[in-house]
Amino acid sequence: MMNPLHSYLPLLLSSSSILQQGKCEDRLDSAYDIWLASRAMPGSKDLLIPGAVRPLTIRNARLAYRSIQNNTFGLLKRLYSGHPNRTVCMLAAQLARSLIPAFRGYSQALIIDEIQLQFSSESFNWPRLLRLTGSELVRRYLESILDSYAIHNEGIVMDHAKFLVEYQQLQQRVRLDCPTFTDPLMRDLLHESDLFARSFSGGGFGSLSPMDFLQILSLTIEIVSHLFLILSVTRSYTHIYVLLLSLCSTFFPLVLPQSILSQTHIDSPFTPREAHAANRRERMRNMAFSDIYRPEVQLFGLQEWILSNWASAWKTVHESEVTQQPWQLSFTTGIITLSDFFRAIQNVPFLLLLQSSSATLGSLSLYRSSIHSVIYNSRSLATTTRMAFQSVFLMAAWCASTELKPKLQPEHQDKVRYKSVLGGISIQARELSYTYPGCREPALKDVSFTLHAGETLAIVGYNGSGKSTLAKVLLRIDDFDKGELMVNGHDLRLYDPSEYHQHLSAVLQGFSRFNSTLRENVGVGSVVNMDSKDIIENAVNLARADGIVKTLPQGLQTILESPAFEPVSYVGCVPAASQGHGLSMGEWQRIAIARAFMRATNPGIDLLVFDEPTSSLDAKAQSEIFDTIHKLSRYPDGNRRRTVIFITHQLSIARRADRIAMMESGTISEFGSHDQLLAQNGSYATLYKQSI
Ligand SMILES: Nc1ncnc2c1ncn2[C@@H]1O[C@H](COP(=O)(O)OP(=O)(O)OP(=O)(O)O)[C@@H](O)[C@H]1O
Repeated sequence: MMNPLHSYLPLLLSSSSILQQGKCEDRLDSAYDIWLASRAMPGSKDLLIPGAVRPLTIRNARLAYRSIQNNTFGLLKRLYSGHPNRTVCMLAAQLARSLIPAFRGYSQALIIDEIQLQFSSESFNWPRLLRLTGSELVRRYLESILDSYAIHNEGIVMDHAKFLVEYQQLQQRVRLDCPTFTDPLMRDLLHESDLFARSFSGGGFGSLSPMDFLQILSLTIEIVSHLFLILSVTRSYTHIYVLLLSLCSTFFPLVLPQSILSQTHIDSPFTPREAHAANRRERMRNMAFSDIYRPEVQLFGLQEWILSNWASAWKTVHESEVTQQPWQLSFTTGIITLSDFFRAIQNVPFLLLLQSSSATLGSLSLYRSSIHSVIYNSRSLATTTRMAFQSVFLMAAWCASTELKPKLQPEHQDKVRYKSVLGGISIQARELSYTYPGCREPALKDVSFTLHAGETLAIVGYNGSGKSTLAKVLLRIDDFDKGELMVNGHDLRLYDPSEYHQHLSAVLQGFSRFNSTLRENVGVGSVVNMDSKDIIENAVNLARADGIVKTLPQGLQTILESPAFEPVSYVGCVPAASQGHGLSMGEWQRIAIARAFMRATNPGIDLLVFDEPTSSLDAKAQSEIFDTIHKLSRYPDGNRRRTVIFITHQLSIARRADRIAMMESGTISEFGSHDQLLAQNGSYATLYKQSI
């Protein structure tokens, strides 16, 4: 079985080797290939940090061209397909508007010439003057109608495109699984894809969007139309040469080597070291601002530590500016001075024209305003082109991210339908091993055990021995690297995770505390029953959380305050957290248990997993919860109905289970019933004796 996502990783090597061997970038076809290749740092094995500006090199220009060919047009088509007619109108209006300034200049020149002529001849033709002024006013009125229609139409088209982008971004976030997010390369891809989405929606920096391409086109048309006007009043080629010189000076700084220009980009980290420092700077800022950290910041006197760390990280990020060589500074300053000089000599043709006896006031004013428009628009064109160049690669990241397949998803042809077996789920693990990405030591090592349908397994052991990791692997939240895991007689990897999850309920160790009502916090356990007050109340009662509901001001409808939620303050809007009601850790635990029970009462649930569900509860409450778990695992006649796995440090509770797995250093060192393990007199027996 070949997962396309796994196949992306060697692509880094294959892409760079293609480029190193001097082979053509044209061979890179997929959005992912192009995106990855654009991140290669010249002369280094490192990749550019996510979000870094791509240098304007020939290789990157070819990659951008490839990306436009393969992805950008498809993306534009998708985004604007909601309003095809309005999109055509938007394009037409944009192009028409780009011709308007030239017309305006021409029309005004006609009026000036007419006034000059009438003044010099001293015969005033009022009807003609009024006609010219009237047509100018009508033209302006039509212009404003076209403008307001274009803005209104563009708003509708862009709102739809923004909705699609934001929706797809959310869709992608909820669709992808945990292992995909832990893959560093995938994280970078998603980060750049988010940058595109944010800037497209107008919530981020700048305005990278497919509209930049349209902007480039309309700026070009505007420049060409002004050049046409300039040529019509220009008398010699000298004027044109001087004008071309001025234009070159506008574009010159853009094609300078990145190494010179990047020295001035002090706020966009470029090297991995700067990126690391920028990260640290953000973490320190977060510690200073976050309400969650405030008590410990005060208690442990972290104020100075935060400030000095932030300051040193800030200096590292800005180091490149300090380390700038004097020759680089003088070179950059020289370029700017030269640029200004070239821009200044754009006045030479104007002076030449002024001296020419045939020049009219209208042509002079037309010439001057057109020259200004050409220079101004050329600068805008240069900036927009640079932005569009970068956005091509962010769009490639976006396109690649929409094609990402969750890592745990099996190939369609390999998929096996999940079938329930009598009594619950049967599990057979053979030599399972798993190492977290970026870690040297495996969290699971050769884990083997068999659990029959309907049995209860308690996983016990020391901190860090791999209990929670094993639970996440069994729940198909995390993957494993080696070994075999059979569930109901089939390889777990062949089940569609979403189908498999429909048969499980769990309380994870780091369960979620949603910044939402208590009702929703419980109801998410079974969304289809979210509207049923009876089912929610039943789950709350089973988890003995009814006492909490009674103390809350709005009962089930009380919004709970979640420490993970950082409210965004909008103007005129009360921050959401201030509406929340805080709960103790034990109370939150009961809510999480109620959520799991809400799901567990569904008939299709075959496996219940609880990772230290009662660690914050008192002894009586713990016993009551485990009584309920036991009840849920049986039919009313006492026959086994569901398999239960729970992780606990309370060995008095663990002894209730049919089987106990003692975990040490990532592996199951002892497996059997409580009595069998006591008789073995091994690690479990020692731990048990210590606990009583
Ligand atoms: N997301 C992660 N990334 C990297 N390493 C991790 C991650 N989660 C856990 N580990 C490491 O894996 C090992 C097993 O962790 P695990 O959480 O499974 O232990 P545990 O037995 O449940 O511990 P505890 O009893 O403290 O809850 C530990 O060494 C831990 O540091």
